[in-house]
Amino acid sequence: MRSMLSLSIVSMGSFCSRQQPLNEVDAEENIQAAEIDRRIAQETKAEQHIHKLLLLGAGESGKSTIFKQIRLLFQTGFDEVELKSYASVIHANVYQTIKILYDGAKELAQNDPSSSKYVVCTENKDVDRWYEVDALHMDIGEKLSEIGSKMDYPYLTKEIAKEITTLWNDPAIQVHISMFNRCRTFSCLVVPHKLMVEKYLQETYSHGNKLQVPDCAQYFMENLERFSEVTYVPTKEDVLHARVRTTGVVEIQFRFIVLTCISKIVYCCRYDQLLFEDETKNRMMETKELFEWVLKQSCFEKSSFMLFLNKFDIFEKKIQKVPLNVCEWFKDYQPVGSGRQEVEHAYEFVKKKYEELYFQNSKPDRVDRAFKIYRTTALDQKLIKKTFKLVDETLRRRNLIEAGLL
Ligand SMILES: Nc1nc2c(ncn2[C@@H]2O[C@H](COP(=O)(O)OP(=O)(O)OP(=O)(O)O)[C@@H](O)[C@H]2O)c(=O)[nH]1
Ligand SMILES: [Mg+2]
Repeated sequence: MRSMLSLSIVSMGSFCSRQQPLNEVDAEENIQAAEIDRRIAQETKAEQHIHKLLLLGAGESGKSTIFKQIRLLFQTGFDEVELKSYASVIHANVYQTIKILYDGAKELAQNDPSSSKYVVCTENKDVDRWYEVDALHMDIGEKLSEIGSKMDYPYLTKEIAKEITTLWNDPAIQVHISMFNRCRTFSCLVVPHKLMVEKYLQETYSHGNKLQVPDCAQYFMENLERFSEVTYVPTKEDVLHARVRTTGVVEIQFRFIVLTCISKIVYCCRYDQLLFEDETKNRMMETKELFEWVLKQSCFEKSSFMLFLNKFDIFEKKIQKVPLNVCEWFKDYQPVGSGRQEVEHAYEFVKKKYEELYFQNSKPDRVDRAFKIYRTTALDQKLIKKTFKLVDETLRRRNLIEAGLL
């Protein structure tokens, strides 16, 4: 809003014509100045009722997905034209995903000295070379990998979708995806031998999170047939799963909230994953640093913080497979068991860490700023609706506190 105002000041200056006498110019400038003052007063008054929410977060943490949910929940949603425009994004996501998986499986095979590369897979595949992509699928893989590296992706035809499915079902890829998304259940794996399961478990810890397999890989691969229909129109769910990296700043207004999204804090379940931007950095550590940095900024000194611990759905599955203390920040974590109890215990531990961080980086006299933590799954519309209702209540409460009514 403020930037719009400064733009209008610039354009108003250009109204003055050189031929006009000076007193006329003065009078006109006075009118314009009065108009600007009136607008500033009007906007300041309006702004008092608007809460500005800045959505910050590491890459892929779910900021845009929350934005999409806001559009669906509080605005008019996506019309047919917009839905259709997502078809190419989803097709691109499919190509990018299969390329990451295929190239990753290949790299793994190459990096392992005990492997002779790409041996033809037979019925009795050597379990020590479980990670190799079946040679019969290599041609398909190379072709798809090449498509995946292009900027301009072809329409996903039935034929290509079938090839992708074939490759997806190759044991090497299946094990691979499971390694990179360890939250997946064993039931979706093609595991030909018990030894492979053991190998898989060991390898999981050493290689598991090096590649940037999208969180929605499974969803993309399971819906290929529908995506490749000639008349395919993405559904609301498809749009929520679609992935486009945001650049710059995006702003949305709903009710009395302005939500601004800047790509860089919504934590997510990435305590074992490396950053896309910097593959040597753990994503959770990056989020921690980012949060600390934001807390220290003088411009946010009076700002309240709503921390969304997003991708809770992935977190609760992952916690059953990967101990939280793989992340150096959570080294002192002690698991208590398994199942629901462990999920809650781990979640409370992470929440406490963020609370400590908040208090360590907030001046003791800053009692006027609020800090709330919410667990979210941005894909879950009901949960996001509930979360924003709670955010809404917090903001209203702050209004009353500021007005001295509470
Ligand atoms: N399973 C699961 N997937 C999610 C969740 N939130 C977002 N995603 C998926 O994660 C991917 C990345 O989400 P985005 O919303 O694009 O992430 P972003 O923070 O906007 O990322 P940048 O624009 O790169 O900064 C998308 O494919 C989403 O569908 C969640 O809570 N659970
Ligand atoms: Mg984004």
